[in-house]
Amino acid sequence: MHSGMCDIFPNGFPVDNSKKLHENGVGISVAANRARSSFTSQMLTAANEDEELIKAAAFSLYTGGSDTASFNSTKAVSALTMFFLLMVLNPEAQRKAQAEIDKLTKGQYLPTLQDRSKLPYTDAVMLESLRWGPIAFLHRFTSEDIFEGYRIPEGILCLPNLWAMMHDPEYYSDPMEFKPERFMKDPPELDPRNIVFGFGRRICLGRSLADSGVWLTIALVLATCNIGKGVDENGNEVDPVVKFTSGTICRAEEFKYSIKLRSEKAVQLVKESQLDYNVL
Ligand code: HEM
Repeated sequence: MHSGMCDIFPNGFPVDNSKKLHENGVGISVAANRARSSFTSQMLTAANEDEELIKAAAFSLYTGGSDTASFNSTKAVSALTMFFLLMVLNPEAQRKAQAEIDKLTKGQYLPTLQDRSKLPYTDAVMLESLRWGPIAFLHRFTSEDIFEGYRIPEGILCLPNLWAMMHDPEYYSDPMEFKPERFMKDPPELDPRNIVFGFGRRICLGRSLADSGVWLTIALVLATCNIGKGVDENGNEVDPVVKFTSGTICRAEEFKYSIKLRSEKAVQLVKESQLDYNVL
């Protein structure tokens, strides 16, 4: 039965439209916290496991998912914030993804991860959000290397210019434009997930979770909400500020936006999905 449920979230996927955007690391937070507690209890009951190792692995999962000040979750929250900004800026792409979702669900159920392959444009919106606004600029070297005459010591954290890679006209046509269609061509343009999660042995450990969690959050938000421009004190619509923080994690600076539930049915579906924040 379709009710917004999936394997990771047996009680339904949490979407809280009443929360402020920057407070709302919901998807990744809940996924990672559920994964962490299930992982920890399963590992602790298994025989012959090193308790310190289990604690360290659980810590990694936790910091990867909590929506407090954690480094990894900041990445996932930043990715979602970027998506909201891009939806304010690109209403046509938003409507197109919503039309695709509505065609599949007829507005009668919330999309699930099982629907992902049937929603290629929604998928392309997520890929284009990751490409247009890459958010994590870091790479850890696992061994010493020489690059163009420069020695890079083992263990060093470098800041690769992912923005330049993701806007390279050799790989992306009209790279400054937000064009999900670039991933629906045959052949599609380069999949940004090959780059934005890092490289080599220290590649992002949470990339599968982030990929599923970010996609599902995007699909659920588009299925139920309209994202638009915010208003000023006189009630006039204002264009969002398009500025980004700098550093290893890049995040859109505060911008005005509006989020409205799309219909009474959407309200009902969100309520029925039995949102459960007690897991946090
Ligand atoms: C869209 C969301 C995310 C992006 C773009 C992202 C990106 C990255 C990048 C670029 C790195 C550095 C890789 C390198 O050194 O080359 C990294 C490392 C890491 N990420 Fe993510 N990440 C995301 C979400 C997550 C989530 C949700 C988790 C956990 C649940 C997570 C866990 C980790 C961990 C544990 C590392 C360190 C891996 C190591 O040093 O061996 N990440 N991530």
